[in-house]
Amino acid sequence: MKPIYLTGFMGSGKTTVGSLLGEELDLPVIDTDHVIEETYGKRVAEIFAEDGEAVFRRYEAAILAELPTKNAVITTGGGLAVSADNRKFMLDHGFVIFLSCSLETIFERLKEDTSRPLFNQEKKKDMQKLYESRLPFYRDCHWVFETGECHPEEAAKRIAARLKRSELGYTGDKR
Ligand SMILES: Nc1ncnc2c1ncn2[C@@H]1O[C@H](COP(=O)(O)OP(=O)(O)O)[C@@H](O)[C@H]1O
Ligand SMILES: O=C(O)C1=C[C@@H](OP(=O)(O)O)[C@@H](O)[C@H](O)C1
Repeated sequence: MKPIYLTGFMGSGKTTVGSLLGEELDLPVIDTDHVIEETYGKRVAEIFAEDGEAVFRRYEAAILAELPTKNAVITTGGGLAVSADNRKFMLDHGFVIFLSCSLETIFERLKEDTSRPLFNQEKKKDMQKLYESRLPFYRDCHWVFETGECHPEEAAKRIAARLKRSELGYTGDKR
C-alpha cells in the first residue's frame, strides 16, 4: 500500500493529525523533520542557524527519497512541498493530502511556539506572503482536507474513513 504524505503550512496539524492517522490506519508514522534531526544530529532550528536554509532543503530532499514508499504515514515539514521534485516524488509514490488551515488559526495555534525558525508572530505580513506563496504548491496534491475547527482526532477519523472508502484508490492492503 502506498504511503500517505501530509503536507501543509507550519502549524496546520501535520504532526498531530498524522500521528492519530497512523493509529487509525495501523501504520507507522514518520516525520521528515524528526528523521532529519536524527540523521544529521541537529535540531531543525540549529540547521537553519548554523548551515542555512539551502542546506536544510537539501537534507529534506535526500531524506524524502530514503523514506519507505509503502505502508506509512509521512508527515512533512511545511516547506518540503515547495520543491517541484519533492512534489513529483510524493505524487508518484503515494497519496498526498494537503491539510489546509487558515493563517488566522495558525497564528492562534503557534502563539507560544518558538521552535519554527521561519515562523514569526510579529511579522504577520511576511507570514501572509509566505503562506500565500505556498498555497499553489500545497494544492498540487491528491486531496485538500480542510481542517477548519476540526479537532485532530476528528480530522484523523475523517481522513481514515475517506481513505477506507477507497475514494483515493487506497486499499489498506499491506503489501
Ligand atoms: N486540528 C487542530 N485543532 C487544534 N489544535 C491543533 C490542531 N492540529 C494541531 N493543533 C495544534 O497546533 C500546534 C501545531 O500542530 P503541529 O501538528 O505541530 O503542526 P505541523 O506539524 O503542521 O507544523 C500544536 O500545538 C497542535 O497541538
Ligand atoms: O515551512 C517550513 O519551511 C518549515 C516548516 C517546519 O516544519 P512544520 O511544518 O512541521 O512546522 C520545518 O520543516 C522547518 O522549520 C521549515
